[in-house]
Amino acid sequence: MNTRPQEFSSAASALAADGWCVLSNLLDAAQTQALADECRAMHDAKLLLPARTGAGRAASPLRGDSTHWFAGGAMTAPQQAFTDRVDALRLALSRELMLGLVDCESHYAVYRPGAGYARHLDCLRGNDARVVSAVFYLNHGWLDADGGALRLYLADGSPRDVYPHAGSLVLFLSAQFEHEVLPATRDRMSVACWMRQRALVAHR
Ligand SMILES: O=C(O)CCC(=O)C(=O)O
Ligand SMILES: [Fe+2]
Repeated sequence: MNTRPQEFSSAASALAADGWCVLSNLLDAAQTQALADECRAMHDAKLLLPARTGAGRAASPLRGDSTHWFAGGAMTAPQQAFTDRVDALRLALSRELMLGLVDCESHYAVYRPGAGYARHLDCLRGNDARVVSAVFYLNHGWLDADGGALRLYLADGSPRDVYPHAGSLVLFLSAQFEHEVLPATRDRMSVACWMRQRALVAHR
């Protein structure tokens, strides 16, 4: 069952109060599985490329994932289903929190065993477009012992770990939360997404 509007409202309240929250049921189980199957197949077909960071777009020692950006106008059915739901959520958050979120950008990410992403902020240098970070996880049967937590650092410096269970969506304010991805013992798949405002410098 897809998330109902009141769940979007509770997500908005949680974001306003705490700056982050976890939402379940953005998509139903079949839609989540379709994304997981497609991500796995594209990864096996070597269509995901080593991720880059920073203005120089150099291959980064900070992160070990491979990614594939969803392309507007050329999305597959699973990607379109995800994008439609995330857009509905973006509009609800934008309205309730008066954020002026004009669009989203999303990519698949696969972290192989042992790969992580060092502590960072999602705002790109010189660009304040990213307002809300959203990560939707695609991993069935994930156990805490598999590792791979997203570790968020709260304002007081204390960590909060979110495990990448299939169907969970974590939301947090991009400019406020440093975070890292801890290495896992199995492949870790997700769709990472950023809800954006109009920025002074426009580049991704
Ligand atoms: O996969 C995650 O839990 C977070 C990924 C992340 O921090 C990023 O892509 O910027
Ligand atoms: Fe991040």
